[in-house]
Amino acid sequence: MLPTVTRMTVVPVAGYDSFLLNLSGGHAPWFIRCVVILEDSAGHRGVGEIPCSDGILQGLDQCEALVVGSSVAALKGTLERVRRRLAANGREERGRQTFDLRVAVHVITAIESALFDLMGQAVALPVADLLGRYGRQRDEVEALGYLFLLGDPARTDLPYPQPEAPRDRWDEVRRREALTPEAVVELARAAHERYGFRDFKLKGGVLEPEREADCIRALHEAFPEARLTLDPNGAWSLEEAVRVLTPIRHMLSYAEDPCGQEQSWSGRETMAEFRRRTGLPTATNMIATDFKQLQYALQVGAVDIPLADCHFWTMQGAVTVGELCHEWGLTWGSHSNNHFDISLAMMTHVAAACPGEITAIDTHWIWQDGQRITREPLPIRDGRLRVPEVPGLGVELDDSKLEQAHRLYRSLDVRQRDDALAMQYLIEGWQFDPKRPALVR
Ligand SMILES: O=C([O-])C(=O)C[C@H](O)[C@@H](O)C(=O)[O-]
Ligand SMILES: [Mg+2]
Repeated sequence: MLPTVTRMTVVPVAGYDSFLLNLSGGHAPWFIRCVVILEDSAGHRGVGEIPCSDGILQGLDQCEALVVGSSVAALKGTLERVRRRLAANGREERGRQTFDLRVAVHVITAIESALFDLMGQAVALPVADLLGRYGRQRDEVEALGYLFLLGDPARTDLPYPQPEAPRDRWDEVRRREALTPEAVVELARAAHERYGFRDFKLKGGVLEPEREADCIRALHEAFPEARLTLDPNGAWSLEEAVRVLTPIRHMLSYAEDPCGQEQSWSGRETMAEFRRRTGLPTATNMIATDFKQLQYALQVGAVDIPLADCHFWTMQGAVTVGELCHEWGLTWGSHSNNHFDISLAMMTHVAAACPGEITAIDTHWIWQDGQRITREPLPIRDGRLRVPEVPGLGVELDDSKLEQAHRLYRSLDVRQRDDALAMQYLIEGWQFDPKRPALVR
């Protein structure tokens, strides 16, 4: 008989972050996450990590009684009860920020990850081998170098991390201002030296669109072989997106959310039009974030690459998207937010279970690297993550690091990601506008 879940613990945690700029504003010096730990009657611990908010903490609380006492073998039934319980809270919206504001999908994923971790340990198989119709499809997962324009921390009195005893160039450049093509190339070179990335993504929606295109030109010159993409999170109008990206079309492997909702046009419609007019493949983590939206996105021809981040698609949902992509001639990819090393393992297992050609996955880990909560985070070498061969997720919690991250969370009084806060130091009275790049005011 397989074990039963004996205990569920929810640990909100925080870590430090650089002054990363995006359409939502500038990252605060910290980011918050939520770790779910399930213990079972065999003495195993299973873990999951998701974004943190008051809503998510309440959602997890509502589900505890459905999880504790359940059989690990019955994980699908447990997740279905969790889904129904959360659905009773009512309809949720992703919102127009760069990050997803829904609660239920995240809560389900945290519990799902911890249950799959326990299941893997019970049957002595890695999670990747248990996911989807086919199980493990690869032993290594390609990751891209996720670059950001950076604000100057010295213009704030906020506790942004300083490059103390830098190990290499990456430790230096990731903590200071980067607003020019030269600075972006420096970031790419330093990240390449440490992690060996072959592909890069630049987060846009910050400067005038033409200036961001110049950053891509500089990256292309420095890394002519790299697959490049630029992601303004739908900030640009359709006309702007076509005008700015057409001349650099040959440098991009795809365009990520180049435009979005605009006047009476939906984001799926403008993206479809963009794709027809430029011939560029499109990727999204904004306009196809559930199966219904994906269906309509495909009907109008808006998307080639759904970025199915397991944190808001669920792990099984993200793999289902990967299977559909394989059958329907699309390409699967994954979005990310700031995260610790449990999420890095979750995303790696999910990507490993998606069949066919997939594109390099996003990860923010390079901005967090050095702040682990597991004993041995999966390393990124030669641009790749090795998929664990050991049972479960293949990560072991480091209790003292977890406690440290929890103490930081408790000291902050931050209940939800807020990128407007740090922007006040750059532009007084700054407010989020989904159609205006963050520094264009
Ligand atoms: O691909 C994306 O849209 C993201 O990674 C969304 C994130 O919220 C990103 O904008 C960030 O971390 O600021
Ligand atoms: Mg994106």
